[in-house]
Amino acid sequence: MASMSVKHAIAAAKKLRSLQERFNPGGSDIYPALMGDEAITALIPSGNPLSVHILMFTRALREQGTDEQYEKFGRRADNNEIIGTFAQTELGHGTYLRGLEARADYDRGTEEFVLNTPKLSSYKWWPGGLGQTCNYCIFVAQLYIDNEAKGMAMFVVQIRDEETHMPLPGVHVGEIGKKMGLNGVNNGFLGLKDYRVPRLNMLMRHQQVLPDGRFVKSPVSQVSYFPMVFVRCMVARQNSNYLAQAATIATRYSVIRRQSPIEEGQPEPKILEHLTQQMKVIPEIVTAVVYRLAAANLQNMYNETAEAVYRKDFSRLPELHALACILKVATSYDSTYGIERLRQACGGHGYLTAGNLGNIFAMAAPACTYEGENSVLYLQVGKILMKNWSQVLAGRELMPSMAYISECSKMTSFPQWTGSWECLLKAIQYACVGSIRLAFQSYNARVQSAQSQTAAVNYSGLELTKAAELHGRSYVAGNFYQQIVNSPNKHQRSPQFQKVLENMLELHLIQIFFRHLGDILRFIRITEDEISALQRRLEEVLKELRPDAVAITDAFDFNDKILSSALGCYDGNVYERLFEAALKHPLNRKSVPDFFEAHLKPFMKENADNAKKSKL
Ligand SMILES: CCCCCCCC/C=C/CCCCCCCCCCCCC/C=C/C(=O)SCCNC(=O)CCNC(=O)[C@H](O)C(C)(C)COP(=O)(O)OP(=O)(O)OC[C@H]1O[C@@H](n2cnc3c(N)ncnc32)[C@H](O)[C@@H]1OP(=O)(O)O
Ligand SMILES: Cc1cc2nc3c(=O)[nH]c(=O)nc-3n(C[C@H](O)[C@H](O)[C@H](O)COP(=O)(O)OP(=O)(O)OC[C@H]3O[C@@H](n4cnc5c(N)ncnc54)[C@H](O)[C@@H]3O)c2cc1C
Repeated sequence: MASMSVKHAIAAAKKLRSLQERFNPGGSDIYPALMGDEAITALIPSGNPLSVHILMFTRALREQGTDEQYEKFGRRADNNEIIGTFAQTELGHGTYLRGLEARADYDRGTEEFVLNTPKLSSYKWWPGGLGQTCNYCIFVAQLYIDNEAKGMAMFVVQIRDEETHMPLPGVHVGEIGKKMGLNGVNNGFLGLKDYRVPRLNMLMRHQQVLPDGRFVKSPVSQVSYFPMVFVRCMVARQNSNYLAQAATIATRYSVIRRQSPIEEGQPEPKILEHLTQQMKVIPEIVTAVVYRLAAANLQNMYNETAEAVYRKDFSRLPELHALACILKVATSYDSTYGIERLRQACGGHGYLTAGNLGNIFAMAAPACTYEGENSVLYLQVGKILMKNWSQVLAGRELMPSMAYISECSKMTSFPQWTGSWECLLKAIQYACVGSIRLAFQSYNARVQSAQSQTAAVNYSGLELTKAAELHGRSYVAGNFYQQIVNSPNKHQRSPQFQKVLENMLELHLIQIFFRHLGDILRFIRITEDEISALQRRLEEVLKELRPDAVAITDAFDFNDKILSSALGCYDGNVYERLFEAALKHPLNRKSVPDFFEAHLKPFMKENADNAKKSKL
């Protein structure tokens, strides 16, 4: 599987390189080159052993290294002459970066760093491609000068000989073992013992160690976290993609499969005619669209911030960090939940490997963990919301994506309930701000009672997480509303297309309203009739969107090879493809399986003999 994945990945790398040259001549930002080409990763069902090379290794060299270091290492990496990974996580630490144990001691006598993973728990563990594919890595370690800790730093480390691929002296490297998915990625482990690299192998765009050992601190230490921010942005796009794939499969299957008459005596309908099936499938189609649009917005913001950081303007980093966290969490949680819901909507056949929904789930699910475990990132955002609420109390302006918090904070009560889109969106935002205010009261009381900030964050963690989740909902729903209602290109859309988009907006807002009804009722009075009216509208908009479900998923434009699903094939010949896949199973090569003579027959015979004996 590993070699097949590498073969596919190299083919994809070549395609990617040509896309880069076409879309972005001379540049190296893969994002424009990937427009519509995320499918590259989908073509490698067991995961891409080179994706960390592309997404993190090359970018870290470009964004964290000096121009000279880019010339020495980055250009070769961009050209895939060397293949690297991003080795940060350790067997003993992943989240708490300040607890990483790998160390780099500066030797001013030789102007080298001595790299060590001092204990088993210090071994790098998880980096994609590290096990067998990569010959280089970005090695993240705690920097020590004269045994004084200076914080995290990144080092370009060659781990295998470029000709023989043999691990170099002082390097202990290998594969960490089977996972629940992505088994073509060869996530690996890496131990280093007194491994020396030249001073200029430390990436020094933002912080430097001078030949005599003097340390020049980074103006903004968090800029060393920037490689993770990029992948969080990509995760938002990629996981919306996985959800769109699963929604396409389940929608197509739901208009092929017939089951259970709705009216007595009537023929069995397509299962998508059942209202409960519509409620399982159609909201996931809309969620995929909603997150695709939000991820595109975030990517634009990433590109702008990356350019600013290149100019040493770090002002937009905090907002990008907050949004990258919130979208990476919301998209990975909702896509994982949605893909499983879509699998269940396909009955037993959804559980067949030939349906590919299990593999799509296994590809999407780890995004809840890598690039920052989701609950930890929610706490990050909760902390940022606390800081911003202090700004609100001080009457200061907030970052654009949090402007609604200031507006809602000035409302003494929620206006008369109308049930309009604006009302629904405002209700979600108002509930979010109410949650922030309550979280702040708890958090601040703890800080005032002399708890440390980290302890106050921990003990207020449930309220911080809730506030962060509602902030994510507010941002995503607000972005979708703007794109549908206020987009500058709205007049270019046909009325029919605009109506479909507005139906999708209606469904998204009502669905989020019902998902957070408890949070909303805590701060807004809504009558039972007003809630029942929304229930009717939910049923109505599902019915309205039903005729468009196939067209919307066809517009995702996944070909059969990418979906790789007997349930979601474009021609709809589901049963023929399921049967074709079944007949290919190795167990069907012989009429009598080998285990019959070896195990089953003796077992049955022994039971029969025992039965006879017991009768005598
Ligand atoms: C060649 C092949 C080609 C093939 C084809 C192409 C393939 C590629 C392309 C594919 C197609 C499309 C794309 C698809 C792919 C997309 C997804 C697939 C990716 C798969 C690969 C996954 C690889 C996974 C890699 C990893 O997991 S790397 C390791 C990740 N680890 C983490 O994220 C660690 C999490 N922990 C932390 O981030 C931190 O410890 C923390 C929890 C944030 C705590 O930080 P800390 O400094 O300790 O303390 P704080 O007080 O919380 O923060 C201090 C301060 O800093 C601010 N802060 C924190 N983080 C950031 C940040 N990132 N940016 C900016 N600011 C930050 C924080 O707010 C605080 O600020 P204040 O002081 O102001 O409060
Ligand atoms: C498929 C995959 C690919 C990966 N690729 C890479 C890679 O290429 N490079 C790389 O460096 N890493 C990679 N990783 C590692 C990944 O970044 C870590 O798994 C992730 O950062 C979480 O760290 P951990 O696994 O050590 O969990 P821990 O940090 O031990 O956290 C375990 C659990 O403890 C809880 N927890 C931890 N901290 C807190 C907190 N502050 N507050 C509340 N609860 C907390 C959370 O519930 C968390 O799930 C990959 C992981 C996976 C699954």
